[in-house]
Amino acid sequence: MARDKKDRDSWGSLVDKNVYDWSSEEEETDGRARPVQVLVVKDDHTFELDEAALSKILLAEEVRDREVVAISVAGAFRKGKSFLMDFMLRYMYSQASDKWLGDADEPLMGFSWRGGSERETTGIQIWSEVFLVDKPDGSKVAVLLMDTQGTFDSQSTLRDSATVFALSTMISSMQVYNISQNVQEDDLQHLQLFTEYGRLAMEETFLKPFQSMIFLVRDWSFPYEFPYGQEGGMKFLEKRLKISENQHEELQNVRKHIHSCFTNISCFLMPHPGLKVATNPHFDGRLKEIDQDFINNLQVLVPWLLRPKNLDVKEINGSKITCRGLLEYFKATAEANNLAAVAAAKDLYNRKMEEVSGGDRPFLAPSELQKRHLGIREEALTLFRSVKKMGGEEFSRRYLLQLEAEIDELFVQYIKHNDSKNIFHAARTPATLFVVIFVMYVAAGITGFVGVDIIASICNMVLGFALITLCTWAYIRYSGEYRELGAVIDQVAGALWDQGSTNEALYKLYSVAANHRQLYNHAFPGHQTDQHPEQDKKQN
Ligand SMILES: Nc1nc2c(ncn2[C@@H]2O[C@H](COP(=O)(O)OP(=O)(O)OP(=O)(O)O)[C@@H](O)[C@H]2O)c(=O)[nH]1
Ligand SMILES: [Mg+2]
Repeated sequence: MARDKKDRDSWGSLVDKNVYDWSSEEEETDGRARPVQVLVVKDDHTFELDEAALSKILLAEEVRDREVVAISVAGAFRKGKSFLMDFMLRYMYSQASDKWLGDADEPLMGFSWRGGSERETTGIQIWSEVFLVDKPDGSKVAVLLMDTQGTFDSQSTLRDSATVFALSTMISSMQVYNISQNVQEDDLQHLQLFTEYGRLAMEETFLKPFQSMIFLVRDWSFPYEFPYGQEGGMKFLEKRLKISENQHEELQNVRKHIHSCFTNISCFLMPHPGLKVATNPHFDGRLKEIDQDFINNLQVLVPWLLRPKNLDVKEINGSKITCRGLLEYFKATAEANNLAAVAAAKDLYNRKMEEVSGGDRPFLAPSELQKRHLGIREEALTLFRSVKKMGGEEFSRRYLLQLEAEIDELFVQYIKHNDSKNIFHAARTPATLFVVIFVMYVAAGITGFVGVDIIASICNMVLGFALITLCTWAYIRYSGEYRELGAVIDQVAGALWDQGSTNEALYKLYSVAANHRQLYNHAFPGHQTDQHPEQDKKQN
């Protein structure tokens, strides 16, 4: 805004500029308020929250503990958002005056706007001055004005557009949805898409997630059907957002979604500002070059949006928040965005691994499973990296590490699941026990025949024990009870099965016994086993 400090002071109700410590030298020398880029868009389509710049605005002494009203304008690019925002600034700077619109010859300044077909605003910009306004109920609130990057410019992906729109909707208490000429079905669909994206990033809440949504229709050309202004707008919007039984389900869903997202929905129909505004490359915003119809309606629209009694304080989950709270919320939103990206990446990993070795897939060779895991893991990590996240690289590294750890944990589960599908794995225990029974039976027969009765009896005892074990194992597998005991039997049988050398088998048996000492103690509380230091050492 190209006004000097003396002017602003005379209007009062402003925050003193000197409290800011602007890093920009230009700013320090001329001391003027200006738009500050708080969400920066980078060339690689990533976003970064400029926490320092945001903190300077929101933590200024006069405003940090004031309840905050955040007003944002969003919508397609090149549709006069920044232009409108500058009129809002004029109003905020001259609240006491009826002549807030200023001189007919005064160029329009503030948020940068211009003619032409290429985009102008990028990311999210906030006006460096936070306005203090007295509400009729005696409270003083801080008003924050936010200008946003237009959606669907040729340099942004759909996700970029959605991120900026969603974030500005989440942060603001009043979102002005700037659309051109009419409310088309695709305008509603985009609103649904962008707010859904925002809802994902927010915690589940039973309250409607967002506050006020104002459909601002520019260049409205049918005043004979619905007159310019708010009343005509409301009637028009009512008709557009009406849900009826015979509507297609898709149309109904969009409307239900929009109703469920916002506490207040309203609409304002604006006339065309005239050809000079729309087509003259030298037009600099002077009122005298703007159609009177447009000016008249501007004089209704801006006070209607910004009149102290109409300023809604930003609420999160039903409680009003201060500038300080809004700063935290901004940061938390960046975090939620990272969490959503972690969830999406994990989801992808799970889905693809299910295809490879899910419940209905056959057993896969462990080496092949490992290979597929590595490929899918990389895919999931790439997805996480490619999702636009606020908070910057350093901030999301924490979430990347968390994602890696969670994926590795999931992989262990997939290995176990895959192993359990190996038919030989499942048959190992009964087969081992059968072999033991058979060997003991033959040994008992031979030793009994040659008259070594003592050995024959021992063999019979082992045979009996193996038989009982087999029956117990079968019962456990059938009933699903005493599963820990089942695991011990499986491990003992596994150790016998796996024996490459007798020593190894014995050692495995030994470690199984050591591992399950606890189970034994639990089953026979009266017989505590001695704690052999050597045993403990091996166990560890
Ligand atoms: N037709 C028409 N043009 C307008 C209106 N308001 C402003 N303009 C013109 O639209 C052009 C773009 O204005 P900006 O305010 O820079 O548009 P923006 O939506 O902020 O554009 P991006 O920042 O690129 O998203 C300028 O030439 C304005 O003069 C309007 O109500 N109708
Ligand atoms: Mg703009």
